[in-house]
Amino acid sequence: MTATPLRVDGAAASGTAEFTERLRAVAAERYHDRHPFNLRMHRGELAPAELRRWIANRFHYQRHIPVKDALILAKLDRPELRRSWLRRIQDHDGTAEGEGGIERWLRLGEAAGLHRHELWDGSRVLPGVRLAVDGYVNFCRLHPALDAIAASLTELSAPGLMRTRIAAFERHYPWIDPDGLAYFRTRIDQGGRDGAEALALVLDLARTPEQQQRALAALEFKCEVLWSLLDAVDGAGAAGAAKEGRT
Ligand SMILES: O=C(O)c1cc(C(=O)O)c2c(n1)C(=O)C(=O)c1cc(C(=O)O)[nH]c1-2
Repeated sequence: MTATPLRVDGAAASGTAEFTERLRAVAAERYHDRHPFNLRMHRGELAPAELRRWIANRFHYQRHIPVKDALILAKLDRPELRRSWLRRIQDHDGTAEGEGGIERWLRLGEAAGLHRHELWDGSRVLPGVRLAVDGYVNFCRLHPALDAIAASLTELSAPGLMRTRIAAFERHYPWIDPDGLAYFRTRIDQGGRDGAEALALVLDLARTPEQQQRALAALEFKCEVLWSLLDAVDGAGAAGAAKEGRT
């Protein structure tokens, strides 16, 4: 399949302010910060086994983010666009062994008592999480660049959630070494920058009402991916915790 070339010429699309409002509204109102599992996490109600389950399953999402970003990268036909998107892959993979977001997530796991091989081997990944992550990667593989970039706009809401999460972990889950929270601290700035860059690109690419509708639908789909992931983690419930042999 040939990627549709991107056209970024700086001219304003029609109804930009209203379109921006609508994107921000979807990213805010359908975001997973409202999911019952996240609400329980923030209130300090998760048992250690539930928090470990979330960390192990979210690792499955994290390790696929650079894969989906590589698929997006291949759709970008201009050096400046590829340069900026390549930085996302480097943020997650690092530029040397022992660096980057994936490494920081592994350290989060260790701070919570999970060995890194338990994250890499995928043995704790729930079927619904596997499907949600596959859905996101394949969406970015098969759809045009506009849709795939618009799907990343959930990051407009991510920095606020990172702040809430850091505060909740420090307050309610002191058994997790605070050094393990470095992933979330780093994502406040990275997520803010990535969200702003992706928004500028989407505004530039979505010129027609049809394209704007596609972008909004892509963002809604992504909200559903994040929501489904948490549904699966939440649904594993107390029975799952017993099976995992940890409470
Ligand atoms: O912990 C979270 O709640 C959360 C949410 C999101 C998001 O909104 O998609 C991302 C991340 N974290 C994240 O760490 C991350 O690297 C990331 C990349 C992307 C993306 O779609 O390109 N979303 C997110």
